[in-house]
Amino acid sequence: MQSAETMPPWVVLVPLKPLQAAKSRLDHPDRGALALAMALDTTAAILDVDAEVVGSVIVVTDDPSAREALADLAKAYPAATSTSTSTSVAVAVDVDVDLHRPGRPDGSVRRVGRLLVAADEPRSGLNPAFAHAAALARRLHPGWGTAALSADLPALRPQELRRALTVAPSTGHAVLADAVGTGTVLLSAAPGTELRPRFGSGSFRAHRDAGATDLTGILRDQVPGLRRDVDTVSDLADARALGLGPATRRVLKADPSPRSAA
Ligand SMILES: Nc1nc2c(ncn2[C@@H]2O[C@H](COP(=O)(O)OP(=O)(O)OP(=O)(O)O)[C@@H](O)[C@H]2O)c(=O)[nH]1
Ligand SMILES: C=C(OP(=O)(O)O)C(=O)O
Repeated sequence: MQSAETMPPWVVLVPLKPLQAAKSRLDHPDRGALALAMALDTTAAILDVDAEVVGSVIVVTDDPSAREALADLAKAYPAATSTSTSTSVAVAVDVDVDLHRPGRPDGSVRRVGRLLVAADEPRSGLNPAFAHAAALARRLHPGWGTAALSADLPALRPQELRRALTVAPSTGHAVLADAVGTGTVLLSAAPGTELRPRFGSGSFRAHRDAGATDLTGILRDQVPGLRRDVDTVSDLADARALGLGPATRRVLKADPSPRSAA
């Protein structure tokens, strides 16, 4: 393991489905609003990690309202201004950058400070979306590692992600299991390593079997918000017990339905 001082920063990758299709297992009248709120809280917690550790965040989504809300959120976070070459991510303004290259369907990428919102390419599901984001990350920051996260971590605390990225190995892959122990909440690929995402049912085992170092034992109880992904109303109640981020809290407060007891 390298110390945070000697490791280059990470690019954190966050995928988000179009909101009308997202969180189909969440039996709640405000499903779409919750999917967006959880994504905003997840992204805010990631951006709250210092730029020496999280140099850049790429959210992959085609959802227009999510793209807008994420860009607005990122305006509250100044770009890194470090003069060190490893963290020279200083793009202080909201710009649309054309990263399209012939033969590379990157689509439009909007950058606001440390956040990039990328189009969902090639529109064939979660793992291809992650692979697309990882390819973009490698082109923009060739010497940095990549870390894949989900957008449904509304109780994530920045210090938990910082801790996880600090113990992630400086070579190869690492995986962290979700609270249940079967899914993946974090997959890291060290600088120069392809991400090779295997998200989906039983992904923790798939990632481990593919050679990823298991961080679950090392981190165990230190990162409860990072491990608490929310798919169901019961998961939401567990996340609420840990402490939800402000956007998710706002949606639940606004909902008069008795099912919002979560
Ligand atoms: N960009 C993108 N993100 C995806 C895609 N499929 C899933 N995701 C995101 O990946 C993360 C985990 O996804 P899932 O648990 O499969 O989907 P979900 O919408 O969260 O929940 P379910 O509909 O209940 O499966 C969430 O952040 C999703 O929004 C996809 O095809 N493209
Ligand atoms: C896609 C995954 O998560 P979930 O279906 O639990 O959201 C996963 O853990 O690989």
